Amino acid sequence: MQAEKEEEEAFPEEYVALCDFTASGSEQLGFSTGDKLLVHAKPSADWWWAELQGVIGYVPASYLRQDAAEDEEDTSLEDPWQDDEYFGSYGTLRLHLEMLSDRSRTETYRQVIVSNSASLRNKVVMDLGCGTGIISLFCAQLAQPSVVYAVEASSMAEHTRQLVKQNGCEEVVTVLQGRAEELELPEQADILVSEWMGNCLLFEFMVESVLLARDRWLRDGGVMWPSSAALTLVPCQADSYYSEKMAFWERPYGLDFTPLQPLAQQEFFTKPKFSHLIDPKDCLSAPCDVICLNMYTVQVRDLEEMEGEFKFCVVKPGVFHGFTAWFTVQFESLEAGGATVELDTGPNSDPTHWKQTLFMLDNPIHVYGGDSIRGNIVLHRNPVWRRHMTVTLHWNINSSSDNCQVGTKSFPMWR
Ligand SMILES: C[S@@+](CC[C@H](N)C(=O)[O-])C[C@H]1O[C@@H](n2cnc3c(N)ncnc32)[C@H](O)[C@@H]1O
Repeated sequence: MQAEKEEEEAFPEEYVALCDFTASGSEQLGFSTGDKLLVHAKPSADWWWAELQGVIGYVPASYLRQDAAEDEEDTSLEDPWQDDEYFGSYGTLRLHLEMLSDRSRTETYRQVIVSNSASLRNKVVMDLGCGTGIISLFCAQLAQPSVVYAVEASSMAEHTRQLVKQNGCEEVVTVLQGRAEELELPEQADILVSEWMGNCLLFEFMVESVLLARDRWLRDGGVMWPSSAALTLVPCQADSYYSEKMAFWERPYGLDFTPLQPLAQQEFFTKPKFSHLIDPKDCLSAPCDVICLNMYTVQVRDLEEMEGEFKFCVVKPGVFHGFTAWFTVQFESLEAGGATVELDTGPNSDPTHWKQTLFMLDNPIHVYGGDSIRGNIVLHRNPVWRRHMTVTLHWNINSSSDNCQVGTKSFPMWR
């Protein structure tokens, strides 16, 4: 009783909006930068129940900061890039083991180097975020660049120097330890190669570092590898995940646990599921590229909000549980008549360590062959936490039975 009373007294709390938010759906509350909101409840870590000028609705928690002077000091001490945590994790072997064990990924980079070895001769290469130096070592051993600047911000760089030496590449590969944004290169690069992709292509936003390095260190007419990238989406069934996390509560041990289902929805379906491996037969239609990046022209400011449209034609009857996303990147060939190399993280290629990302709807919908699912996807970069974003999906199902259903859902990744 006492705890309940204290909680009641704690609300409402005053918060200030850090940036504009456009409501999608009648349950959400839109606001503008600087608006003062009263938060009445925090039913989940990501979505709060708040009031603005007498109107009430759900608001994304990460867009707000507490309106209290003593709190300001605390948050401003935190790094919006979370670099200590980010580079700290790349300073240990766990992630490098995962990446190097991913043969599809690593072999694709090797293939790019091998199939362009003639064009790499005497070229200056910048390998941004070299990690253990694998791409730099491929360049030095399989082609004859004049130099490879292997740039790495984490403490792994110290080991990479040793690996370069151990493999007899120290004449060609120079390891530079530091954040690419803060380093000076002795010269402009002819080729900027990097493995920067995250879940749903953009998560972690290492791509920003690559674009800044492009603008600063790539000579006019220089080459970007990857040269382009695309995010792909498909409406899908996810029967076993749905059963495991939601249908489970229908009758465990012969008891009715359905009152826990709204909680299950919050806990399991609010954020996307990383590391999902979709079976191609669970795709309800052909996939569609929704966002395409040209790595020569995309600007850092474009990353703030990326929007793509889709129109899927359902090819078979099934249960529409959600959308699955993955990405592809392309490496243009520098050889006359050479073929573009592609790294495809989708369900029709060998699995990679990224696997796919599943976005579950709150309620499954029956769909039939010939139905159409149209809509759009918006990737909204978190205005505070620069490695995070919110993915919003709007959809509209037109079925042959004349039913039209619309829906919208936002998924924080992770803040
Ligand atoms: C996805 S890993 C790729 C590692 C390696 N290239 C490979 O293919 O195995 C990205 C690496 O880039 C580094 N990195 C990320 N942003 C960076 C930046 N701004 N400057 C320097 N290194 C960075 C990380 O520490 C990490 O080791």
